Amino acid sequence: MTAEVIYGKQLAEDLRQEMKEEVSALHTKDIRPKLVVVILGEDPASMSYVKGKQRASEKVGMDSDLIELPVETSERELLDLIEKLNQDPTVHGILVQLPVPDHISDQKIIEAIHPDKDVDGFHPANVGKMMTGQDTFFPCTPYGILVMLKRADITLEGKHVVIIGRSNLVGKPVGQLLLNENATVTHCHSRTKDMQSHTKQADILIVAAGKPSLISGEDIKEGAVVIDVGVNRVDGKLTGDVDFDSAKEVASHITPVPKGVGPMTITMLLHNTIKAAKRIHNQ
Ligand SMILES: NC(=O)C1=CN([C@@H]2O[C@H](COP(=O)(O)OP(=O)(O)OC[C@H]3O[C@@H](n4cnc5c(N)ncnc54)[C@H](OP(=O)(O)O)[C@@H]3O)[C@@H](O)[C@H]2O)C=CC1
Ligand SMILES: Nc1nc(=O)c2c([nH]1)NC[C@@H]1CN(c3ccc(C(=O)N[C@@H](CCC(=O)O)C(=O)O)cc3)C=[N+]21
Repeated sequence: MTAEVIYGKQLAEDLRQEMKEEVSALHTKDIRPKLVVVILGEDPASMSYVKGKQRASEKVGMDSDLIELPVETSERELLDLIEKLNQDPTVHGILVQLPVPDHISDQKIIEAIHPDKDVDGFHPANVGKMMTGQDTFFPCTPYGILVMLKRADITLEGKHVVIIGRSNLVGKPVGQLLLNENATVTHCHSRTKDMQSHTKQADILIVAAGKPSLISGEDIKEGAVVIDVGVNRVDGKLTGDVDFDSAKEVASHITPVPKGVGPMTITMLLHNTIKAAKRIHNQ
C-alpha cells in the first residue's frame, strides 16, 4: 500500500480563501479582526513561525501586530503589556510565543491573557470548557488536526487513536478533542514501556514528541492514518517525527512535514481570531 498524502497546506489555503470572504464581510460592519503576537528574543525557529503567521493574517485581510521584545524583558513588563492588550478594544486575539525565557513563568503568562482573547486556547478556563465538551477556543494544532481528519473523510467514532506525547500544548488537547468525537484514546510518553505494542494497535497514530524518526513503517499497523506533528530541524532541513518513506508504504493516509500540520495550526489561529472578533461584537 502507498499512503494518500494529506496536504494540510492545500486545505489551509482553501480555508483561508473562505476566511478572506468572512473578514471582508465583517469589515463592511466596521469589525476589523486583529491579532497581536508578542515574541521575546530572536530565536530563528520562533521568528520563522511568527513571520508565517503575519503573512497568513495579511493574506486573509486581517489586521495583525507583531511586538518584538528583548529577551531580558521582565515578567512584570510582559504582564503589564498583556493587561494593556486585554483592555484594548481594537485587539481581539493575543498570542505570546512559547516558550518564554526561563525567568518568566509560562503559566503566569497564559493565565494573564483574558480568556475571551486567548486564541491559543491555553487559558485554564478554555481548557476546562474543552474538557467538558463546551464550545470555546480550541488549541490551534489539535484543532487543525481534527479539521484535517474530518476533511479527509476519516471516521473518528470508535477508532483507536494512539498519541505519542502528553504536553499541555499538543498531546493532551488533541486527545481530548478526539475523545469528544467518540474515539478511544491512548497516550504514550517518555515513560511508556514497549511503545511499539501500543503504536501497532493504532487506527490513527498522532506523533507529537519532537524526536526525528521516532516512528517508522515497522511501528505502524497496515492501513493506519499517520499524523506527524513534529517539527525538527536536522542539518538545516525541516523534518517531522516520522520516517515518511517507510511509513507511507504501510499507512493508508499520512501527513508530510513540512506542508502538513504546521499550515493548519496557523489557519486555526486565524479562525480563532475571527471567532473572537465576532464574539466580542456579538455577531
Ligand atoms: N506543526 C505544528 O503546528 C506544531 C508542532 N509542534 C511540534 O510538535 C512536537 C511536540 O511539541 P510539544 O508537545 O510542545 O513538545 P514537548 O516537548 O512539550 O512534549 C513532547 C512529548 O513527547 C513525549 N516524548 C518525548 N520523547 C519521547 C520518546 N522517545 N518516546 C515517547 N514519548 C516521548 C514527552 O514525554 P514526557 O511527557 O514523559 O516528557 C512529551 O509528552 C515538537 O516537535 C514541536 O516542535 C508543536 C506545536 C505546533
Ligand atoms: N503561543 C504559541 N502558540 C503556538 O501555536 C506555538 C507557539 N507558541 N510556539 C511554537 C509552536 C510551533 N508552532 C508552529 C506553527 C506552524 C508551523 C508551520 O507552519 N510550519 C511549516 C513550515 C514553516 C517553515 O518552513 O519554517 C510547515 O510545517 O509546513 C510550525 C510550528 C506553533 N507554536
